[in-house]
Amino acid sequence: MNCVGHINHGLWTHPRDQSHRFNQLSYWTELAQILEKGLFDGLFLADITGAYDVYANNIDLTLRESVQLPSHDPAPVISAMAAVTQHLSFGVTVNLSYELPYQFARRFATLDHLTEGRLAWNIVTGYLDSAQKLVGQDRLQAHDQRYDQAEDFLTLCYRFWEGSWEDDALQIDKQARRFADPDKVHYIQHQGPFYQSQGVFQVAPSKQRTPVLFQAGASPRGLAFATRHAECIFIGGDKIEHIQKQVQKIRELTVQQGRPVDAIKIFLGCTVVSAESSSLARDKFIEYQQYASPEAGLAHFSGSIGLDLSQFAEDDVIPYRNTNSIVSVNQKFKQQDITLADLKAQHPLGGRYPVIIGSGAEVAEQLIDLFDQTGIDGFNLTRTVSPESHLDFVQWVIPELQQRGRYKTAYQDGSLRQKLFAQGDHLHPTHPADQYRCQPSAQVNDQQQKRA
Ligand SMILES: Cc1cc2nc3c(=O)[nH]c(=O)nc-3n(C[C@H](O)[C@H](O)[C@H](O)COP(=O)(O)O)c2cc1C
Repeated sequence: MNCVGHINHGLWTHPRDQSHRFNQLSYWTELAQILEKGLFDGLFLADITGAYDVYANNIDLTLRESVQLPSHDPAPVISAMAAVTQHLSFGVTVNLSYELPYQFARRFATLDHLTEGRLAWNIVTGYLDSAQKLVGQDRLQAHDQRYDQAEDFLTLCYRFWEGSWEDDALQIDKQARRFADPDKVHYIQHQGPFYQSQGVFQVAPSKQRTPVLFQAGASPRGLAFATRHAECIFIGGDKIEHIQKQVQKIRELTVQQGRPVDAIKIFLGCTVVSAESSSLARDKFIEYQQYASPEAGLAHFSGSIGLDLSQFAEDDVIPYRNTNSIVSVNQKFKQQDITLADLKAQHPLGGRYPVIIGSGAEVAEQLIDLFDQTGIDGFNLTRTVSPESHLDFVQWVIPELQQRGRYKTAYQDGSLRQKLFAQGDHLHPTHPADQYRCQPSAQVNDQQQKRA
């Protein structure tokens, strides 16, 4: 995230942490270069609209510990990072609930041009009442309705990205004085339940047209949405059986949506603390713990589930409440008895992702084991002390993965989609966007409309 404290809260106080420099381009360009040196596929930038004001019903702790506040727009830092890298891709989160599809589609098409096809969009719909108030609305839309709106938003984006310009519409022929061929640029028409639009998209096709689509919905409605639209899904979880089940469910739903079983890459969130040896890694973890703030983690968690956790004593079992926030995270309070103390213990570094600690070889073995046992496609690593945790991963873990033949030794050429799926730059024909691709046969109608 373009902020100080993202997942692992409190670590900004560590003397070696640099995340307070998040408002400087050099912080991002240095980070991008570290990741490209480590042959990372991409840098994922989460984002929220709003502030975590649920814990204690205020933003005091959120501000003191910089729990995603302040946080800046993630999109503007992409161009700078793209300029100093060649292969690293960028996953950017945008909450569509507060965007106009046209403006958003234009901004992302522009970024896909500038990165030469190294862009992904993490599609989110929001979960904070504070965001609604900031944009001048009373309260958050009902959970499932947010996904209905997202369906309509995406359909319209597909029309813009896939349906307005034919592949060879841009001619850039100076001699013939013909920049674009008017017969190959089409008006789109959209009359949806939430959005209407008609006209020509202002951006000619970028390398990928539609950026690679990420999603993290985990509720029944969220999963239906994710398996219909996403090409990559983030999941969480620390128990092998739980992760296996989630992977299986995603694969089944993907097939039910008429897509190939492997149409979606699944990435598991995890945190890694590594060092030259096992004991040095453990020492580092203990050292990090002295700076971490599990309580700030709870302030974040309160916002995610829409429940003020400050009202409970250490031994209180957290009750399940049907809130309008993240349904899938809330479910765990229905399924098990979890006390506040349990929850704090699940935030050893101020965040709730499972932590893998060890030498490069030990971490590599654990990651390979998780990968092989669960059927996931990769990992989404959260940062701890920044950029030290990335540097450690590149120095200690990646060579061990490479030695075991489980990590690339060079980048492939091409767009992010090509790198991930090796099936070209554009969305696969089984993706629902396919129906919105422009047909050259539409030309006649189109010409009539343009003249009207
Ligand atoms: C791994 C992961 C990453 C997420 N990243 C973001 C994010 O960056 N911004 C955001 O507003 N929501 C984020 N969310 C929450 C989603 O926007 C959404 O509210 C949640 O996935 C809804 O899930 P549900 O279908 O279970 O209700 C994330 C969720 C998960 C599980």
